[in-house]
Amino acid sequence: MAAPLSVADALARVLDPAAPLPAETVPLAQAHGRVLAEDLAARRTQPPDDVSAMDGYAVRAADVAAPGARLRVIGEVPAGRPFDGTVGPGETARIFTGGVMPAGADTVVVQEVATRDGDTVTFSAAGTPGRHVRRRGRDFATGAVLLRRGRRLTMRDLALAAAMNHPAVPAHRRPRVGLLATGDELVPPGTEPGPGRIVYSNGFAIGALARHEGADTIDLGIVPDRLDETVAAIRRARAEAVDVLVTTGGASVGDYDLVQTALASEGMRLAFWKIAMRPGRPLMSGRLGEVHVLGLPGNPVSSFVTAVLFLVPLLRRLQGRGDLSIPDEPAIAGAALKENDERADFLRAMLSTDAEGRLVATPVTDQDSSLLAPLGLADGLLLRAPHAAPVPAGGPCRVIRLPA
Ligand SMILES: Nc1nc2c(c(=O)[nH]1)N[C@H]1C(S)=C(S)[C@@H](COP(=O)(O)OP(=O)(O)OC[C@H]3O[C@@H](n4cnc5c(N)ncnc54)[C@H](O)[C@@H]3O)O[C@H]1N2
Ligand code: MOO
Repeated sequence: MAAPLSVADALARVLDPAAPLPAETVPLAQAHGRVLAEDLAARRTQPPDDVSAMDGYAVRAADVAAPGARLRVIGEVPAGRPFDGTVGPGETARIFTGGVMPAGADTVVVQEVATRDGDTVTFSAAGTPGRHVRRRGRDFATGAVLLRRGRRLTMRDLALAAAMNHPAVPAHRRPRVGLLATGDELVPPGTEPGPGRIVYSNGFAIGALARHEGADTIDLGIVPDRLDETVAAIRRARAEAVDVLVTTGGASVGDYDLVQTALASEGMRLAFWKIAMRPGRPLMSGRLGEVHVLGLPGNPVSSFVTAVLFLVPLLRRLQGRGDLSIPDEPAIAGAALKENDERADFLRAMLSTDAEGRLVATPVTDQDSSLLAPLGLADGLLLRAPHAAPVPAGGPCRVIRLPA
């Protein structure tokens, strides 16, 4: 039998056919979290002139070289209303924060050291040349590319884009993710499950993860383990024009695991089924026309972990991001780790900081892939490569932080 597919090879097969979705123009107020489809250059210089950083007096530095200088006030410069006169020797203009420095003046003296008497002002302290003046272009100059394509816009980026004079930005369309749960046993939360039935849970975490990653989600509901109903739900997904169809459950080898059969009957080209990881071995992926299909295992932990490792990079690629995977980082094992077998293991772990400030990852005690209570305690995944050697408590390991 061929060796099972590695996580890296499987991820490459998910990502290879995925290209960024087309760009659209998004008003800034809606652009938080959207990914830029083009570089953004400043359309103006900021500040557009030399301006005062303080409320005070615009002076010529030479006039205030020593304490006690007394100058004649020839005008006033509030922000947004430049003064068209020139400050000559022995003269000053009253100026406010953001006011444009008048011609002739090169320094601002703060009003706290000024005593005003009609048209004259006396300064109890000397001024330093250039003090309290923000130079033209100190923030940025016209043409400067400050935000690059592929960047997911932060709230701070929105303020920057606005200051650059962009009312809207070109961003890749948000992926539409259809979520389909399968299983006769599933009932929605809040209902009384009958005998042998359980409450549908995993879609809530996966949907939130997809939206956190910038996607719109479409709930395709829960279908029983029947081929006709599964096929009907797949058709609904296509009618909804989803970019990604995420199924949960029915991915394994049981008599009622019909998802792959249903997808194949609708024309899915299978990329892979089953990979060398734990949890999540029965992961399946393929393409149904333009739709990227991820068939996640039903166990709630398996579905969430595979969504973090495969759905997140797919959604990032579809939005044009360059940083596809949640990065892993070094940590200290909070407990001894035994030698690993041939499957990459993603242990649910609690993260903490030790006395030396190092990140510590302690695996939860019960790693069974059905358990949501330990998953709730875990805020990281401790990565174990295939055949990794044992690590004593306190030894090095690598972790990825789970999104909140
Ligand atoms: N003979 C074998 N049996 C199994 C294998 C195998 O290789 N050979 N793989 C096991 C592994 S590993 C996993 S993971 C599961 C995955 O199976 P399925 O994807 O077919 O999932 P189901 O059987 O439908 O469900 C598994 C488990 O999860 C519960 N479930 C399903 N959907 C949800 C949901 N939306 N919310 C909450 N819980 C859900 C379901 O009730 C089952 O208990 O297969 C193993 N078996
Ligand atoms: O791969 Mo399954 O997810 O180990 O339980």
